Amino acid sequence: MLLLRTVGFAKVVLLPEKLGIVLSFALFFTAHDFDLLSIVYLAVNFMFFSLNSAEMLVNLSIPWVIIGHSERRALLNESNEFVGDKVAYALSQGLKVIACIGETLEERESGSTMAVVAAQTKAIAGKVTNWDNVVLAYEPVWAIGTGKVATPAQAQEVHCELRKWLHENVGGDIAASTRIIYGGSVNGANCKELAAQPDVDGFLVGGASLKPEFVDIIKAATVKKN
Ligand SMILES: O=C(CO)COP(=O)(O)O
Repeated sequence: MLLLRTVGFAKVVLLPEKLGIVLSFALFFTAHDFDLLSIVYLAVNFMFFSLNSAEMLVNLSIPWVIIGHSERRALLNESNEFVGDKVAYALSQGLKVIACIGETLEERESGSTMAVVAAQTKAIAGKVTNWDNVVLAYEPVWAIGTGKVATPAQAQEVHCELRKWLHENVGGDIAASTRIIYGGSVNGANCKELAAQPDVDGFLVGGASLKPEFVDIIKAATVKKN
């Protein structure tokens, strides 16, 4: 996560992937006559050493980190417990965490959505010391990068249950103040209806963040105020 901007009505966190982070720094350095070839070499090195170290993010003044993304859970076998441990460590280093949870299509079709996201949330909640620094991102795996967005009703149902879970297991104040955002094929066309749901507090946007419609998605933050 490189940048946090508050644009009056919305907080916008930009989260370039690793090479994007390096190239963002490259843009900065080239403006100061830094040698671009060195930057490319630096980029390769950064990829090799990985930018996932909490300490490196802190050193680079990068305040936010995504933990528990379904790609890492699936491809790197990150368990709920491991995700919880990473959340604890990131928080202990002073980072702010966007913690992802979400069910696969099979889990949804078998009716276990809530059990799955509750177990994922429990593993995270057990390790959180300061909820001010945590955002929960509900990202149904079947909706990520597929163009198959959850309906507003589906998103609201899970967000509402998650808030209830927080209320019962963590506390009423935390349940009320914790931001629960939705991710999975959010775009300029569907963002307003999703943002209007009472328990949807924002979005984690992938593909559409690279397009002009990202501006419309940011503006959807005003939907509930109007
Ligand atoms: O999780 C996401 C990005 O990591 C969401 O991606 P999309 O908005 O492209 O579905």
